Amino acid sequence: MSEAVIRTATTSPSLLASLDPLLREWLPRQRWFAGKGRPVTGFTLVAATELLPGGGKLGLHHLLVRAHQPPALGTSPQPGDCYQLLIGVREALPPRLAPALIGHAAEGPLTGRTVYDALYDSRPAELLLEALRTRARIGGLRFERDPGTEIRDGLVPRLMTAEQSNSSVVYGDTFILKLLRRIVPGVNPDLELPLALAREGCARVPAPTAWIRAELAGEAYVLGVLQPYVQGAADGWELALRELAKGEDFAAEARALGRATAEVHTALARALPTATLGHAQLELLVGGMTERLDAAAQAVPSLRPYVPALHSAFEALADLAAEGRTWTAQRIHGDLHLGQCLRSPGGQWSLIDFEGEPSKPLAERRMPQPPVRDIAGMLRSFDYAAHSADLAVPGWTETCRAAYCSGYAEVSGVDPRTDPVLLRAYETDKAIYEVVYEARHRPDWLPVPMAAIERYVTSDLT
Ligand SMILES: Nc1ncnc2c1ncn2[C@@H]1O[C@H](COP(=O)(O)OP(=O)(O)O)[C@@H](O)[C@H]1O
Ligand SMILES: O=P(O)(O)O[C@H]1O[C@H](CO)[C@@H](O[C@H]2O[C@H](CO)[C@@H](O)[C@H](O)[C@H]2O)[C@H](O)[C@H]1O
Repeated sequence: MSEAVIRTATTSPSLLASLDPLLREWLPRQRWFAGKGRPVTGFTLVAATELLPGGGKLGLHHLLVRAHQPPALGTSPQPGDCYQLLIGVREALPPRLAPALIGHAAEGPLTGRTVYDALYDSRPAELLLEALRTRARIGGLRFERDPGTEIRDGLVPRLMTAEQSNSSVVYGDTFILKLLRRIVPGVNPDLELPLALAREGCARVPAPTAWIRAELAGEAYVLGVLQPYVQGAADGWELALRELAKGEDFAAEARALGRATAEVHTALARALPTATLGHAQLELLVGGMTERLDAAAQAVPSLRPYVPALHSAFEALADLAAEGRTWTAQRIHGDLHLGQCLRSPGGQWSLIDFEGEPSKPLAERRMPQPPVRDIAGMLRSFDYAAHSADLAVPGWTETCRAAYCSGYAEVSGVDPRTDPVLLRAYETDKAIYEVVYEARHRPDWLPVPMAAIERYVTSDLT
């Protein structure tokens, strides 16, 4: 592909006149749409860049659009989330692109044209890789690459169809490009942390090869990250379910995962600032947990009967802080679960997706936090797997917990079980997050975190 193709003009803002009615229908149906349950009432264009000339049959527009929505019940009006879209325009879609259809424009400059999600299409996807390879600058978009890496020509793209918070394209089983969908200004941990880990020589995380940034109205955005694709990998979730289906335990893998988590934590603590959390910081931390619980109970009525008992897990932590206990905080993964762990055919584990919990503000996701928070995420995940399997294997979750914590202690020297109050508070906080996540995205899964909530309010710390 010639470089001339990717020189651009700025997309006309009037494009939105064509897209607005189509996006109102299409956007809320996307898995990665964060504002589920509230209608979209309109859009504003934050940035628009034409990646291919629109005069012919094929037009390609890179858009950042802000979706306006009424505020959630009991919350104050917010500016609306900003989404990254790659919009293709054709006269008609070939059958292979049917799943990509956004709609047929009936007004504005695209009247009569077919509009689609261009990530499904090979030429636009190739163009993104080519732009990264050549370190292109297109309008406000900056395609950057680690100078020590190479991207070869001719890698064939395919869009991943897995349910994701973002969208990823795999190139020839060599690279994977994650395009972030909900965009916020600032340093994105999904690029920041893997880069820091690569600098530390940590082999547990694929090192970023290239990335897409934007400078818009004085704000910096990370829009996408390209990294090596771990060929033939299975994720921890698939593997755990496979073992459960055979009635087998998962102890050896859980232990290896504990070791991998500790390696990543140790490298992050070396690479980036750490902090000591004393009484004042713990008050804020416990305050955050308590607020999230109250907000979750507002959003999900079935949580309400458990609220008073759940508060006590957080109060127990506040009591320890009041007695003068302190904790070390550092940068962590922030949303660790079995689906974020990939095992190569050779048995090596990698951790991916350092974005943190997408619904939390970036500043909060980038704060040093107790590493137990990631551990709690993984422990919740073993519980999820055991509850999702068709076959109940007695003691499966407990064996995984023990093996994972032992593996973690072998590498880091710290066994998370020696701080049960902190661990319980974080497991509770995570289960509350999951209740909201499932109610919003996968209501059929709501019983899984609800069962954990029920257990936490009736069981002692173990
Ligand atoms: N480096 C990689 N090698 C192989 N597969 C990967 C890699 N990175 C991500 N994946 C696959 O892509 C999926 C989505 O990636 P992830 O970073 O979790 O995106 P999201 O933030 O959209 O959930 C993962 O579950 C995994 O199957
Ligand atoms: O899309 P992400 O991977 O960033 O994470 C979100 O989606 C996850 C589900 O896909 C969700 O994880 C929950 O379900 C998993 C099983 O599907 C389970 O392993 C996790 O323990 C459980 O939290 C995650 O919370 C959410 O942020």
